[in-house]
Amino acid sequence: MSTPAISVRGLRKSFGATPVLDGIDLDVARGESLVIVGGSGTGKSVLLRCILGLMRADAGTIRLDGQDATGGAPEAFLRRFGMLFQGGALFDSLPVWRNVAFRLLHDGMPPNEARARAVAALAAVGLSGRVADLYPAELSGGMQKRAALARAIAARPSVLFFDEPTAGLDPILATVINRLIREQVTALGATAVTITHDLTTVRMVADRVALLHDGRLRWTGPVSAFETSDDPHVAQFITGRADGPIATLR
Ligand SMILES: Nc1ncnc2c1ncn2[C@@H]1O[C@H](COP(=O)(O)OP(=O)(O)OP(=O)(O)O)[C@@H](O)[C@H]1O
Repeated sequence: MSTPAISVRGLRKSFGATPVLDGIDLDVARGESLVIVGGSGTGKSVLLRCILGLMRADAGTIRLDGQDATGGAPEAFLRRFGMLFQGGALFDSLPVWRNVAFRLLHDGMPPNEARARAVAALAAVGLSGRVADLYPAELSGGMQKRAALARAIAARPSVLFFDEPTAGLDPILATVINRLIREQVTALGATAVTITHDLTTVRMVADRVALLHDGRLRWTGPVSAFETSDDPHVAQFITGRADGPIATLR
Protein backbone atom coordinates (compact mmCIF):
# COMPACT_ATOMS: atom_id res chain seq x y z
CA MET A 1 0.00 0.00 0.00
CA SER A 2 1.29 3.51 -0.78
CA THR A 3 1.95 5.92 2.08
CA PRO A 4 -1.37 7.06 3.57
CA ALA A 5 -2.17 10.79 3.42
CA ILE A 6 -3.00 10.67 7.13
CA SER A 7 -1.83 8.08 9.62
CA VAL A 8 -2.68 8.24 13.33
CA ARG A 9 -1.49 5.79 15.98
CA GLY A 10 -2.40 5.52 19.65
CA LEU A 11 -3.73 9.08 19.86
CA ARG A 12 -4.85 10.10 23.35
CA LYS A 13 -6.24 13.34 24.66
CA SER A 14 -7.82 14.11 28.03
CA PHE A 15 -9.22 17.27 29.54
CA GLY A 16 -8.58 17.10 33.26
CA ALA A 17 -9.48 13.60 34.33
CA THR A 18 -11.79 13.02 31.39
CA PRO A 19 -10.33 11.07 28.47
CA VAL A 20 -11.84 12.20 25.17
CA LEU A 21 -9.58 10.27 22.78
CA ASP A 22 -8.43 6.99 24.23
CA GLY A 23 -6.19 5.36 21.64
CA ILE A 24 -7.18 6.29 18.09
CA ASP A 25 -5.63 4.38 15.18
CA LEU A 26 -6.58 5.67 11.76
CA ASP A 27 -5.26 5.65 8.19
CA VAL A 28 -6.71 7.72 5.37
CA ALA A 29 -5.44 6.73 1.92
CA ARG A 30 -4.65 9.36 -0.70
CA GLY A 31 -7.73 10.25 -2.70
CA GLU A 32 -10.03 8.62 -0.17
CA SER A 33 -13.06 10.30 1.39
CA LEU A 34 -13.40 9.31 5.05
CA VAL A 35 -16.43 10.38 7.06
CA ILE A 36 -16.19 10.33 10.86
CA VAL A 37 -19.50 9.99 12.72
CA GLY A 38 -20.37 9.79 16.38
CA GLY A 39 -22.63 11.26 19.01
CA SER A 40 -22.37 14.87 20.17
CA GLY A 41 -19.37 15.54 22.36
CA THR A 42 -17.58 12.30 21.49
CA GLY A 43 -14.41 14.07 20.38
CA LYS A 44 -14.72 14.36 16.60
CA SER A 45 -13.61 17.99 16.56
CA VAL A 46 -10.84 17.26 19.06
CA LEU A 47 -9.55 14.50 16.75
CA LEU A 48 -9.57 16.87 13.77
CA ARG A 49 -7.79 19.57 15.79
CA CYS A 50 -5.13 17.14 16.96
CA ILE A 51 -4.50 15.91 13.40
CA LEU A 52 -4.02 19.50 12.25
CA GLY A 53 -1.84 20.44 15.20
CA LEU A 54 -4.35 23.04 16.40
CA MET A 55 -4.46 21.06 19.64
CA ARG A 56 -1.65 19.03 21.19
CA ALA A 57 -2.42 15.35 21.86
CA ASP A 58 -1.22 13.80 25.14
CA ALA A 59 0.17 10.70 23.44
CA GLY A 60 0.36 9.00 20.08
CA THR A 61 1.77 9.82 16.67
CA ILE A 62 0.45 11.59 13.60
CA ARG A 63 2.00 11.26 10.16
CA LEU A 64 0.90 13.36 7.21
CA ASP A 65 2.13 12.12 3.82
CA GLY A 66 4.56 9.92 5.70
CA GLN A 67 6.13 12.83 7.61
CA ASP A 68 5.98 13.08 11.37
CA ALA A 69 3.40 15.75 12.27
CA THR A 70 2.93 14.95 15.93
CA GLY A 71 4.03 18.45 16.96
CA GLY A 72 1.99 20.17 14.25
CA ALA A 73 1.28 19.82 10.56
CA PRO A 74 4.30 20.60 8.33
CA GLU A 75 4.13 23.80 6.28
CA ALA A 76 4.20 21.78 3.05
CA PHE A 77 1.06 19.93 4.14
CA LEU A 78 -0.77 23.09 5.22
CA ARG A 79 -0.10 24.67 1.82
CA ARG A 80 -1.98 21.83 0.11
CA PHE A 81 -4.81 21.81 2.61
CA GLY A 82 -8.32 23.32 2.63
CA MET A 83 -10.86 23.39 5.40
CA LEU A 84 -14.53 24.15 5.76
CA PHE A 85 -15.11 25.25 9.36
CA GLN A 86 -18.36 24.45 11.09
CA GLY A 87 -19.59 28.04 11.22
CA GLY A 88 -18.12 29.02 7.85
CA ALA A 89 -15.68 31.43 9.55
CA LEU A 90 -15.71 34.07 6.81
CA PHE A 91 -14.04 37.39 7.57
CA ASP A 92 -16.85 39.95 7.98
CA SER A 93 -14.73 42.90 6.92
CA LEU A 94 -13.71 41.43 3.55
CA PRO A 95 -15.89 41.10 0.45
CA VAL A 96 -16.74 37.55 -0.51
CA TRP A 97 -14.16 37.30 -3.30
CA ARG A 98 -11.32 38.36 -0.96
CA ASN A 99 -12.50 35.74 1.51
CA VAL A 100 -12.50 33.07 -1.18
CA ALA A 101 -9.14 34.21 -2.57
CA PHE A 102 -7.59 34.77 0.87
CA ARG A 103 -4.90 32.13 0.54
CA LEU A 104 -4.13 33.02 -3.08
CA LEU A 105 -3.70 36.73 -2.23
CA HIS A 106 -1.62 35.80 0.80
CA ASP A 107 0.62 33.71 -1.47
CA GLY A 108 1.15 36.75 -3.71
CA MET A 109 -1.16 36.03 -6.63
CA PRO A 110 -1.99 39.30 -8.48
CA PRO A 111 -5.44 40.55 -7.38
CA ASN A 112 -7.09 40.34 -10.82
CA GLU A 113 -5.96 36.73 -11.23
CA ALA A 114 -6.99 35.86 -7.66
CA ARG A 115 -10.36 37.46 -8.22
CA ALA A 116 -10.89 35.39 -11.38
CA ARG A 117 -10.03 32.23 -9.42
CA ALA A 118 -12.46 33.28 -6.67
CA VAL A 119 -15.25 33.89 -9.16
CA ALA A 120 -14.58 30.46 -10.73
CA ALA A 121 -14.67 28.81 -7.28
CA LEU A 122 -17.92 30.63 -6.48
CA ALA A 123 -19.39 29.41 -9.78
CA ALA A 124 -18.32 25.85 -8.88
CA VAL A 125 -20.47 26.05 -5.75
CA GLY A 126 -23.39 27.63 -7.60
CA LEU A 127 -22.90 31.28 -6.61
CA SER A 128 -23.00 33.96 -9.31
CA GLY A 129 -20.28 36.55 -9.88
CA ARG A 130 -22.63 39.15 -8.39
CA VAL A 131 -21.98 37.63 -4.98
CA ALA A 132 -18.22 38.28 -5.26
CA ASP A 133 -18.47 41.94 -4.20
CA LEU A 134 -21.01 41.45 -1.42
CA TYR A 135 -19.97 41.16 2.23
CA PRO A 136 -20.63 37.95 4.21
CA ALA A 137 -23.34 39.68 6.29
CA GLU A 138 -25.29 40.29 3.07
CA LEU A 139 -25.52 36.55 2.32
CA SER A 140 -28.00 34.00 3.68
CA GLY A 141 -26.62 31.24 5.92
CA GLY A 142 -26.67 28.76 3.04
CA MET A 143 -24.86 31.17 0.73
CA GLN A 144 -22.23 31.77 3.42
CA LYS A 145 -21.72 28.03 3.67
CA ARG A 146 -21.25 27.79 -0.06
CA ALA A 147 -18.84 30.75 -0.04
CA ALA A 148 -16.89 29.02 2.73
CA LEU A 149 -16.79 25.87 0.60
CA ALA A 150 -15.54 27.98 -2.35
CA ARG A 151 -12.77 29.27 -0.08
CA ALA A 152 -11.84 25.74 0.95
CA ILE A 153 -11.43 24.64 -2.68
CA ALA A 154 -10.12 27.84 -4.33
CA ALA A 155 -6.44 26.98 -3.88
CA ARG A 156 -7.13 23.47 -5.32
CA PRO A 157 -6.00 21.63 -2.20
CA SER A 158 -5.11 17.97 -2.19
CA VAL A 159 -6.40 17.46 1.36
CA LEU A 160 -9.78 18.76 2.52
CA PHE A 161 -11.37 18.76 5.96
CA PHE A 162 -15.07 19.44 6.44
CA ASP A 163 -16.47 20.03 9.93
CA GLU A 164 -20.26 19.54 10.00
CA PRO A 165 -20.73 20.81 6.43
CA THR A 166 -24.53 20.54 6.47
CA ALA A 167 -25.26 21.71 10.03
CA GLY A 168 -28.05 24.26 10.04
CA LEU A 169 -28.96 23.85 6.37
CA ASP A 170 -32.34 22.81 4.98
CA PRO A 171 -32.38 19.30 3.46
CA ILE A 172 -32.28 20.55 -0.10
CA LEU A 173 -29.30 22.83 0.43
CA ALA A 174 -27.64 20.06 2.45
CA THR A 175 -27.93 17.82 -0.62
CA VAL A 176 -26.43 20.57 -2.78
CA ILE A 177 -23.49 20.95 -0.38
CA ASN A 178 -22.96 17.17 -0.11
CA ARG A 179 -22.96 16.87 -3.89
CA LEU A 180 -20.50 19.77 -4.19
CA ILE A 181 -18.17 18.15 -1.67
CA ARG A 182 -18.27 14.83 -3.49
CA GLU A 183 -17.75 16.55 -6.84
CA GLN A 184 -14.81 18.54 -5.54
CA VAL A 185 -13.22 15.50 -3.93
CA THR A 186 -13.62 13.55 -7.17
CA ALA A 187 -12.62 16.48 -9.43
CA LEU A 188 -9.55 17.40 -7.37
CA GLY A 189 -8.64 13.79 -6.61
CA ALA A 190 -8.32 15.06 -3.06
CA THR A 191 -8.16 13.23 0.24
CA ALA A 192 -11.11 14.28 2.40
CA VAL A 193 -12.02 13.93 6.06
CA THR A 194 -15.54 14.97 7.00
CA ILE A 195 -17.10 15.13 10.45
CA THR A 196 -20.88 14.86 10.53
CA HIS A 197 -24.04 13.67 12.25
CA ASP A 198 -25.84 13.69 8.95
CA LEU A 199 -26.54 10.26 7.44
CA THR A 200 -27.18 11.84 4.06
CA THR A 201 -23.65 13.24 4.13
CA VAL A 202 -22.35 9.75 4.97
CA ARG A 203 -24.21 8.27 2.01
CA MET A 204 -23.23 10.97 -0.47
CA VAL A 205 -19.67 11.79 0.58
CA ALA A 206 -18.03 8.74 2.16
CA ASP A 207 -15.86 6.05 0.63
CA ARG A 208 -15.20 4.82 4.15
CA VAL A 209 -16.87 5.52 7.50
CA ALA A 210 -15.42 5.59 11.02
CA LEU A 211 -17.61 5.69 14.12
CA LEU A 212 -16.13 7.34 17.20
CA HIS A 213 -17.46 6.23 20.57
CA ASP A 214 -15.99 6.32 24.07
CA GLY A 215 -12.67 7.63 22.81
CA ARG A 216 -12.13 4.93 20.20
CA LEU A 217 -13.03 4.17 16.64
CA ARG A 218 -15.54 1.39 17.31
CA TRP A 219 -16.24 0.62 13.69
CA THR A 220 -14.56 1.47 10.41
CA GLY A 221 -15.48 0.12 7.03
CA PRO A 222 -16.63 0.92 3.52
CA VAL A 223 -19.80 2.97 3.25
CA SER A 224 -21.50 -0.01 1.56
CA ALA A 225 -21.08 -2.05 4.77
CA PHE A 226 -22.12 0.76 7.12
CA GLU A 227 -25.87 0.56 6.74
CA THR A 228 -25.99 -3.22 6.86
CA SER A 229 -23.58 -3.54 9.78
CA ASP A 230 -24.89 -5.43 12.79
CA ASP A 231 -22.52 -3.55 15.10
CA PRO A 232 -24.82 -2.20 17.85
CA HIS A 233 -23.16 1.24 17.85
CA VAL A 234 -23.59 1.63 14.10
CA ALA A 235 -27.15 0.31 14.20
CA GLN A 236 -28.10 2.74 16.97
CA PHE A 237 -26.53 5.65 15.14
CA ILE A 238 -28.40 4.81 11.94
CA THR A 239 -31.78 4.28 13.56
CA GLY A 240 -31.36 7.15 16.04
CA ARG A 241 -32.70 4.98 18.88
CA ALA A 242 -32.25 6.48 22.36
CA ASP A 243 -31.57 3.04 23.86
CA GLY A 244 -28.36 1.21 23.05
CA PRO A 245 -24.63 1.35 23.74
CA ILE A 246 -24.43 5.07 22.87
CA ALA A 247 -25.62 6.86 26.01
CA THR A 248 -27.83 9.91 25.51
CA LEU A 249 -26.81 11.59 28.76
CA ARG A 250 -23.51 13.45 28.24
N1 LIG B 1 -10.52 23.06 24.85
C1 LIG B 1 -11.24 22.21 25.58
N2 LIG B 1 -11.17 22.20 26.93
C2 LIG B 1 -11.87 21.33 27.67
N3 LIG B 1 -12.70 20.40 27.15
C3 LIG B 1 -12.81 20.35 25.82
C4 LIG B 1 -12.10 21.26 24.95
N4 LIG B 1 -12.43 20.96 23.67
C5 LIG B 1 -13.30 19.93 23.72
N5 LIG B 1 -13.53 19.57 25.00
C6 LIG B 1 -14.40 18.47 25.44
O1 LIG B 1 -14.10 17.34 24.66
C7 LIG B 1 -15.28 16.61 24.36
C8 LIG B 1 -15.38 16.38 22.88
O2 LIG B 1 -15.62 17.62 22.22
P1 LIG B 1 -15.74 17.73 20.64
O3 LIG B 1 -15.98 19.18 20.34
O4 LIG B 1 -14.57 17.10 20.00
O5 LIG B 1 -17.03 16.87 20.34
P2 LIG B 1 -17.73 16.54 18.95
O6 LIG B 1 -17.75 15.07 18.82
O7 LIG B 1 -17.08 17.32 17.86
O8 LIG B 1 -19.19 17.08 19.27
P3 LIG B 1 -20.33 17.74 18.37
O9 LIG B 1 -20.77 16.68 17.43
O10 LIG B 1 -21.38 18.06 19.40
O11 LIG B 1 -19.72 18.96 17.71
C9 LIG B 1 -16.42 17.39 24.98
O12 LIG B 1 -16.75 16.79 26.21
C10 LIG B 1 -15.86 18.76 25.18
O13 LIG B 1 -16.46 19.38 26.30
